[in-house]
Formats: sequence, structure tokens, C-alpha cells
Amino acid sequence: MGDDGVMYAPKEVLPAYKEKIVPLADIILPNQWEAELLTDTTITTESDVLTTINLLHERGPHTVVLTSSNLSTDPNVLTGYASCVKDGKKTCVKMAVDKLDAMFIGAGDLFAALWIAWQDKHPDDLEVLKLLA
Ligand SMILES: Nc1ncnc2c1ncn2[C@@H]1O[C@H](COP(=O)(O)OP(=O)(O)O)[C@@H](O)[C@H]1O
Ligand code: PXP
Repeated sequence: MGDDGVMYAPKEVLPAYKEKIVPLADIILPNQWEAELLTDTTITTESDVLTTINLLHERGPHTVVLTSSNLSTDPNVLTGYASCVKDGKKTCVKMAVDKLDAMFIGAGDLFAALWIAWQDKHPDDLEVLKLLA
């Protein structure tokens, strides 16, 4: 959808993402900014992360992965969060990635492709899946 305040799609389609596309999805992998935009929230704490992830689960997806956030206090670490709901039970893990000092276009797309493939192989195992980060 976008990065750092810039949407790749026209902003007019945002309501369709919120109301139509998210409810159709089983798995969504927004970065922090995308998650905030989809839920009209602002994330400044881990508690906010959980609130935002829950709002996204409530719309339908059983898996919500916040691929990156600005919550890490270590400049060399990128922090993400993954949450799955199965049979009414929610599991959430935190992912710490060694941050490279560069900007990668398409990292989110690549991460999503890998995550979806591996989640198909390890449907209930966030501890395995978080190793992708
Ligand atoms: N600077 C970076 N250093 C190391 N890994 C990165 C970096 N940027 C992205 N990644 C990896 O790619 C994944 C997706 O990146 P992210 O920036 O959250 O997606 P998007 O491109 O959608 O904003 C991250 O979870 C992380 O695993
Ligand atoms: C126009 C455009 N540029 C770049 C990207 C790459 O986005 P990201 O770096 O967030 O994966 C996308 C996402 O499909 C896109 O649609």
C-alpha cells in the first residue's frame, strides 16, 4: 500500500482496502504505517500494536503481521509483530531483525511472498515463521 507516509495507490482507494479487501483476506502483512492507516490508529507502544492488530483481526484476517515498526530502541534492530488466531485462541510473537543501513524497495512484497509460502507449510507455528524476519 505504501511506505513512510506515501501511498503507492491513489488515496481514494483506501476505503476499499479498509472495507472490502481486508475482510476478504486471510493473511495481511502491513508495515506499521499501513496498519495505522487501515485502522485509524497511531502506534506508539506495544500495547498500541496489540490494539491495532486486534482491530485488523476483527475485520477477518486470521493472521496479521506487522512487518516493521519504529518501536525498537536499538537503531540496529527492526521490530515486527505477528499474530494468528486459530480456534478462538490468539498467539502473538515479536520479531527482531538485524537492521541493515539501507532502504529496500520491495522488501515488504518479498517478505509477504515468503511468509505466505512458509505459513502454508507451518500453519500453526509462529515460532518457526518468525525466523523469516
Ligand atoms: N533495512 C532493513 N534491514 C533488514 N531487514 C529489512 C530491512 N528493511 C526491510 N527488511 C525486511 O523486510 C521485511 C519487510 O520490510 P518492511 O519495511 O516492513 O516492508 P515494506 O517494504 O512493506 O515497508 C522486514 O520485516 C524485514 O524482515
Ligand atoms: C508502485 C509500488 N512501488 C513499490 C512497491 C514496493 O513496496 P514495498 O517496498 O513496501 O514492498 C509496491 C508494492 O507492491 C508498489 O506497488
